[in-house]
Amino acid sequence: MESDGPRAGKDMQQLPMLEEAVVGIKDGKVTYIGETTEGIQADDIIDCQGKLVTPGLVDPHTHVVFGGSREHEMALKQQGVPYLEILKQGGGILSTVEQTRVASEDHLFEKASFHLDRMLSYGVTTVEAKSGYGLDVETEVKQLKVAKRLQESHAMDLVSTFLGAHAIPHEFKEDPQAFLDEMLGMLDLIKLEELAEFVDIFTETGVFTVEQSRDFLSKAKEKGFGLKIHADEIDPLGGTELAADLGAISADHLVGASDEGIKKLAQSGTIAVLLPGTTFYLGKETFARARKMIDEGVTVALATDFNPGSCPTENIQLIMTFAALRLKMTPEEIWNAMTVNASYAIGRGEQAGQLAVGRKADVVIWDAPNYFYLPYHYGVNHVNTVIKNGLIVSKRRDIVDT
Ligand SMILES: O=C(O)CC1=NCN=C1
Ligand SMILES: [Zn+2]
Repeated sequence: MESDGPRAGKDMQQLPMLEEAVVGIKDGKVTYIGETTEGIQADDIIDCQGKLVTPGLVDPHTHVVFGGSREHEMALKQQGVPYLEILKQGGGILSTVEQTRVASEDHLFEKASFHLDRMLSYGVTTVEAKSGYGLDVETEVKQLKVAKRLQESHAMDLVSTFLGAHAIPHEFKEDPQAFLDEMLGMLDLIKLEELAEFVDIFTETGVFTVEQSRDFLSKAKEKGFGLKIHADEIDPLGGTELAADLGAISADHLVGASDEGIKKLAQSGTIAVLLPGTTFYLGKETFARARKMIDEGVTVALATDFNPGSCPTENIQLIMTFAALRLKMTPEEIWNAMTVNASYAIGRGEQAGQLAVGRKADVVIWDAPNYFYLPYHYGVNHVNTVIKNGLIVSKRRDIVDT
């Protein structure tokens, strides 16, 4: 799977592959891809007969660093209490904020490390990690430092995003702009200490308006950050158009994206990161219009949106099934959306998302006969072996001999 850039629109149907292939790995890099072992010397050989071998998956939208959990909200969801109503009542994101503020940096590190281990075991080798559960300088920095420590110590490759503008904390309820100014005041520190490459904002009813978002992201752009937006997730405010207007690297969710917004994404090259697991978990019937986006020439990526409230799952393989059945994406489009397009959505197009000579050996061997199989056989983990930087980091856990 090799590409000289993100795959947009109809190009997403391209999926170069080899049958009966051989992949050579040395010193963390892919050194050979061919159809014969003639003349090949190797210390270790893994027999992949009947198996599928792909690049490591890229999850370009997660909130993986957080304290606590929100299973107690499940009952409210079952009673039909909307997500934004739970937030308005001081729950939702603000509940996780309370739990994250009181958690130590080390506890957040251990907890996120556990989630990253699980993501690796599902075949993910690069992950975007957002802050946004601090909503005060101290805790936002704490979250970002955890992500930085994980990037330095965990097998997983992380890309960090500052999402200080995730919700309005209780203490600023009367003055959202003062809160946004406080978050903007962090950007110089974040840049200086290299705590994040991207800045994101939750543009949503009851959170931040399009105009507040435009101002916030424009200032972040002036300081050299890449931009992302949680756009049109629940109410169609027009965050999609804003993302395109600002030249954001990605616009995420897009359930309510308008025809105009979709056209603008195709023109600006802003990548549409779709999160069908969240739409499923929020109990919505209407999913993002992936088919229209692809037909209009938009570059589409997929992600879990792993977070404790609206999508508490690390299982990116399940997202493949949602993408097939509810977004109506083809297997070829899904695989591009989870590898090459996902890598470009977080600025790692040159480092991740492809299986090609000279690239980092992030490779997954799947217990699957072909690439159609993963979206089809759902809810289980098909990973046989995950190779990260040329080293085996996860193997299928066989039944333990009793
Ligand atoms: O609810 C959460 O914790 C994560 C989220 N942010 C925006 N939508 C969902
Ligand atoms: Zn999110």
